[in-house]
Amino acid sequence: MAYLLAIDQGTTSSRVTLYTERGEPLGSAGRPLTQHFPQPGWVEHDPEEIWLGVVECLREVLGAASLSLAEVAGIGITNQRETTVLWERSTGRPLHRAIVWQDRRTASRTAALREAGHEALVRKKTGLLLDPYFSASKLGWLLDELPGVRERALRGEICFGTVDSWLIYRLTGGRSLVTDLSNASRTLLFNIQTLSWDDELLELFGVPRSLLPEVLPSTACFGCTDPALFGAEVPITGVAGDQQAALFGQGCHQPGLAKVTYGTGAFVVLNCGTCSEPGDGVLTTIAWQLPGEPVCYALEGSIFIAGAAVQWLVEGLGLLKSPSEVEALARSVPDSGGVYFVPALSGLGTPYWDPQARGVIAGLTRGSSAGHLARAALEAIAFQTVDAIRAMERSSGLVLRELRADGGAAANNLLLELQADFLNAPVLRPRSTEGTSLGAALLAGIGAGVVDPARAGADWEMDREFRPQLAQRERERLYRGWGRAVRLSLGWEEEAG
Ligand SMILES: Nc1ncnc2c1ncn2[C@@H]1O[C@H](COP(=O)(O)OP(=O)(O)O)[C@@H](O)[C@H]1O
Ligand SMILES: O=P(O)(O)OC[C@H](O)CO
Repeated sequence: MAYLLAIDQGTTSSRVTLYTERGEPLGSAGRPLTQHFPQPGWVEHDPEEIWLGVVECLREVLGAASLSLAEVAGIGITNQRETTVLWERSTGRPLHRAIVWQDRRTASRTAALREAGHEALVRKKTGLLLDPYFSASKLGWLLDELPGVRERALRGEICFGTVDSWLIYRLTGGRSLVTDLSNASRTLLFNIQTLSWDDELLELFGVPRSLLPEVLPSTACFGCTDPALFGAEVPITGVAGDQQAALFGQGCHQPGLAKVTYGTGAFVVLNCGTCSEPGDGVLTTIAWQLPGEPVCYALEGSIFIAGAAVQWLVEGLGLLKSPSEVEALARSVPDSGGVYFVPALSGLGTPYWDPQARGVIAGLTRGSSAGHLARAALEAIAFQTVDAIRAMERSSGLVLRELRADGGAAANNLLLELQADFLNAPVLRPRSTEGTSLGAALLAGIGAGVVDPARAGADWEMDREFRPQLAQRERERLYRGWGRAVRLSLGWEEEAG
């Protein structure tokens, strides 16, 4: 039997899981990650905490299985995407906290580029939009705001990477500055047609080429672990951004298949095969590239706040002790009683792309209760997912026949019932809702030569199917109300300012 290790570095936690080459999980360990909010709209992580959490998880998982790293055939890495890390090449020391994908501090930078008429070029080359979500404007901010860093970058003393690159740099003892195609495709600096960093985009965002990692296909050798750290040189043989890894792990290997992952945000990704046409209001992104195959592209709907809306009920309002309690509270009422919660706490993504949008709770009456708000939070996750899917369907001409759902909040049956109702299509929950981690393990297995690419994903098994129950008129009435509430949230920050 061959062993594979998957590192899943997410927004709220880091997890490491040990798998067999058949994708069976043998054990896992996790560590939460501190969220720093230094100013309204800013979100940061400590790169050292990310690193230490991953190392602790690796040690814990191997220890529990009484395995040494040398017995592992390959390591897979999957990560929160776009989050931007800058570090010193010689020491590996971070120069600042990581600027997280949710961070809106660079909204004025991307707005200025849009007003200057650069959006069409950016869309054509990257498949993305001018939004602070992506790495480029965050990197520009760091280069401008940290004293002396731009000059040092020009001298080749500084490295930029998304979290995959950061972890690989540390795991390999500073020998590999690399990333994969899927993570590179989220930076706004990478041309998804030519598959290379793009000089015109680098100039637009003021980014020197000397900072950038080398970009490799999904199952390349990304480097080997530093024996001084772990006592063994084990290859890192699979890397993908977490949403692309989830698409792979969920067995969506054919064009037309789609998944949603409900974590901090929710991300709907539709396999588009070799079609790389830019979408309208949705993103075109690189899913993966397997050995001897062309690049596989995907359409994506990105929802910034999904499970985080529930987290806000816990931490912001103290309404619940933990997210797992939200289902019981939401089920304590038969419907949301006309209450809508638009959780635009970090602006809105697909299809609105409005960094100035802010959260709104609408439709309150004297009869409104905590149960109604809890239910409205779950409905909001489902409504946002419908918004994203309708935009993807308009863009691609495809109609989604079913949706596979995973991620932390997919444990919530009510959420998946609401999703099937609002989407008017079946929602399938797999036996393993850890599609992200499984996807990374399978990619690593392919790279290590212990998983047959044609078999990867063939073992996908369903746990439960949620079928739509809601009458068409009711669905349309509720969706109209959602549209009205969203309109209240749009541009809020601008008008308030
Ligand atoms: N039963 C639940 N119902 C709704 N949301 C939940 C539930 N359990 C966890 N969540 C939410 O899911 C998110 C964690 O999921 P996870 O997949 O670990 O996220 P990430 O990968 O973004 O760190 C949190 O935002 C949490 O609030
Ligand atoms: O860490 P997650 O699962 O919330 O995913 C974050 C996304 O990769 C951001 O694009």
